[in-house]
Amino acid sequence: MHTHDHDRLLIIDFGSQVTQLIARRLRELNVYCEIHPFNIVTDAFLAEFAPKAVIFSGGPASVFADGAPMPPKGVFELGVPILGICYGQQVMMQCLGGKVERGHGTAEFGRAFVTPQTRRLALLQGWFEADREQVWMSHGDHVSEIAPGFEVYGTSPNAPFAITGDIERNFYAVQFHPEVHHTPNGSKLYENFVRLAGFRGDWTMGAYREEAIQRIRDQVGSGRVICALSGGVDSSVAAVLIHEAIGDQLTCVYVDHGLMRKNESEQVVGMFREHYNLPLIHADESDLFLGKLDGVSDPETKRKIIGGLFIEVFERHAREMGGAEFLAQGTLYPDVIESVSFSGGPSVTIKSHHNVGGLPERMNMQLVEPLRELFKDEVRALGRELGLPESFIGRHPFPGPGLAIRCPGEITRAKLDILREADAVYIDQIRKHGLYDEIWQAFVAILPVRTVGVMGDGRTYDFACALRAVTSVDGMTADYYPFSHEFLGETATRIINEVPGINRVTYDITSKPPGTIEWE
Ligand SMILES: Nc1ncnc2c1ncn2[C@@H]1O[C@H](COP(=O)(O)OP(=O)(O)OP(=O)(O)O)[C@@H](O)[C@H]1O
Ligand SMILES: O=c1[nH]c(=O)c2[nH+]cn([C@@H]3O[C@H](COP(=O)(O)O)[C@@H](O)[C@H]3O)c2[nH]1
Ligand SMILES: NC(=O)CC[C@H](N)C(=O)O
Ligand SMILES: [Mg+2]
Repeated sequence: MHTHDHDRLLIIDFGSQVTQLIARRLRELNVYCEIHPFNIVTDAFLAEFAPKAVIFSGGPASVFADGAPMPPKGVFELGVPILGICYGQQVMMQCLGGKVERGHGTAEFGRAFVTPQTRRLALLQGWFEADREQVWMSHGDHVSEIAPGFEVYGTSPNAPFAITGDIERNFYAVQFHPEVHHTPNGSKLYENFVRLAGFRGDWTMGAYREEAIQRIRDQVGSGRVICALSGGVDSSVAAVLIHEAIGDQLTCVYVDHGLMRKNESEQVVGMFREHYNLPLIHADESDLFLGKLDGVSDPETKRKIIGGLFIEVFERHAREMGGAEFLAQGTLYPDVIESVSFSGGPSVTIKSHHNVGGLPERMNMQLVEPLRELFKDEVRALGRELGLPESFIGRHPFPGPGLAIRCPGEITRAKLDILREADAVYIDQIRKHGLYDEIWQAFVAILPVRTVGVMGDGRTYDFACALRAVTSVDGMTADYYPFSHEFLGETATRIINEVPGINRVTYDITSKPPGTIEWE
């Protein structure tokens, strides 16, 4: 379980779509927390985890349905503060002797307003400065009778017990979701809760860095570690942290598959060799990858070929350097969270996102994953703490298969060259207009169509390209970025003027879902 002795908060997941946001809000308050699904949280688990406070998430079930998810009974005997949210409120009331019902006029979806009762609650410090507070609701059932010991501190039109609390036991339960953006004062509520629970706010990146370094040393001893380094935020931060811990026992392998962006290899390899003096193998494998991809147009086949070659290349270089006992990976907390799934079956594979996942088994190595407790923005904070240049920390995510999936259909070297140039102009435009940090990801895709144009009174017959730019919090959903027409016009003109091979520029305004961020 946990590997350090910070104050710990346990979030019991009942399957809400927004459970991860609870963790985000708490981490922002320098509180260490973990999410675990209700079905693995037993009394024994609680004893080992020893939380200083517990939060019950929302969830899609109804507490009065057969087999409704329940917390372990012992959680109420721990003597620590508990906060229940939505389903979490309902299940807390049911367990402690209250009642939950579904009936006419008990649903609320979306924005609602809570008005206070006359009694004051420390949990609500800073709330109700106006006479009502905006919250976000998403429930069909509601508490119809509160459990003994509880009082009501706020009501909304369809939730008479929107805010309830038992001050004696420090149990609180709310019907709305304070973790979402649409509850503007929601963070305040979490802040009050962790203050009441006595958290010291001891989860800082400075402390994390020291502890992570010690843990890496303890795990690795005098062994050798190799790390696949893409120059992306995750693998870069992992590499620098591990290098700080064990120095030259770490070797990084950067694979140039011929599908990187303009000047990317020079930038990544240069930065790591110059600033960190870190043992780094620059594997130029573009002939191998592009050769095997020749004539391939199916997106999943491309991914499989690239994934297989990554492993092959990596194994070869590892053998050449005499092998290693450990493999470092930039696994993050969202990859680790085992969330409750109510879908009841295997979900559909939209895309098989590649990582070097097949490696540890094939090469019989142990994993070193120093970022597995962190969210992406915490990884960035750690990168800053480690002194990585801002130009690396702020980089947009870049997929493992690189430009292969931004070149729908068959890949040719000529198309890749055009794509690299167009992408460089586009990103330059975005930076010049100061928009880079507002955007989650931006890139050009070169389309497998040629169109007719007229330039300098002559006919052209060149490729069309699509610009893509999206905002997102986690890549799971996304909106297209609302550039001004002026920006788009100027960018199209520059690309057509500066990039031979392209004579038409379009802007992709599809959100995700129904689209995806990449074109393949
Ligand atoms: N060109 C590459 N050379 C070596 N390793 C790579 C390369 N591309 C991807 N990888 C490995 O695959 C992992 C997954 O890639 P992914 O793009 O998800 O993460 P990242 O590149 O570290 O960060 P980011 O999400 O910011 O791009 C990387 O962490 C890295 O270990
Ligand atoms: O390492 C990766 N290997 C892949 O095969 C892959 N496909 C998409 N992505 C990245 O994942 C995020 C979501 O992308 P999609 O909306 O296109 O699925 C976006 O950030 C994409 O860039 C990949 N990353
Ligand atoms: N968002 C939730 O937690 C919903 C709880 C419960 N299923 C309801 O509809 O009231
Ligand atoms: Mg990447």
